[in-house]
Amino acid sequence: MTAPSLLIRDLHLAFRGWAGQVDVLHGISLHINKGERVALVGESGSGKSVTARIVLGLLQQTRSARVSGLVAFEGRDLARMTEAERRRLRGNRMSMIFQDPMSSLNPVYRIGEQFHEVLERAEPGIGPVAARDKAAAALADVAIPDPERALDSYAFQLSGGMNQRVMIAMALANEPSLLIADEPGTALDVTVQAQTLELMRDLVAKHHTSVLFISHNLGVVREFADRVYVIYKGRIVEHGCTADLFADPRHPYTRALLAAVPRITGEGIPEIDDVSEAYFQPLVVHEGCEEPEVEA
Ligand SMILES: Nc1ncnc2c1ncn2[C@@H]1O[C@H](COP(=O)(O)OP(=O)(O)OP(=O)(O)O)[C@@H](O)[C@H]1O
Repeated sequence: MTAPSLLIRDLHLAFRGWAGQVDVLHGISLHINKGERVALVGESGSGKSVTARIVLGLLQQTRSARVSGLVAFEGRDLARMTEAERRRLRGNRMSMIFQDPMSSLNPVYRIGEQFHEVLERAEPGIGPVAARDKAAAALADVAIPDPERALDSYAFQLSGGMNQRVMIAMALANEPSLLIADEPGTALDVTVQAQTLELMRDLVAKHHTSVLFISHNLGVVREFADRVYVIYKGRIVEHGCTADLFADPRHPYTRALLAAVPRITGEGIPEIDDVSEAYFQPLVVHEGCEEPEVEA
């Protein structure tokens, strides 16, 4: 059997500061098979972004963070890799899309120059002509009408939706096997966000890219993901195939999230009351969605 693209088992994270230790992740387990789109959904502060940063190998370098548990990418334990190996994985075999393209696109370089840098990670020494051709093709793939013009532009000269497409094109340019998408398009208006997500879904399906999709928006998750993990205060509380989980949500927290859907705005999930007892309810795993065995 081939190893899952991503396997997380019993992941703990604590931050140490002058005021003591704060436990953020309390033993989360999840997996993504090759070509699967898996969502991690939960409210703000539940531990989604820190999980993404651990998968990218970024928090392991932070002095105040203590990370334990297994994170394996295509069967390889990240903790056993050197920092140089993890860096090679990032932006090459794994890549990330952020909610706000302006925070990851560099304002002082043209899109073409940034593309060249991205492509060099997979193909060191790639020349400017070859890089430009590849970049133009990648932009055409995300339906940017005039790729040559976009390559000569700065991010501020393009619309929010265009920048999001540029970021998707960059994230997929090196054909990563795992894409981490953190609330993509949240900064855009709803119609543009929907178009962007549809485009991303078509592209990852075409390339069999595995996706860890991080979101607080259940409506979007329902459209995008094959399987869903619901995270609440650093614990996975429910896990199932998307259709099963939406048809039969069993954990009180998932129910509360679903009940809140009509009130969800671009601002995220409103405060949910009366779920404190939810914290003590056991994990719900829908049929056929058990975590795989971990080989020693
Ligand atoms: N460097 C850090 N030092 C201390 N605490 C941190 C640090 N980074 C994150 N945290 C805490 O970890 C918890 C989880 O944060 P995280 O950013 O993963 O939440 P999230 O679910 O992604 O929320 P959002 O949807 O708002 O991005 C939060 O309580 C946050 O305050």
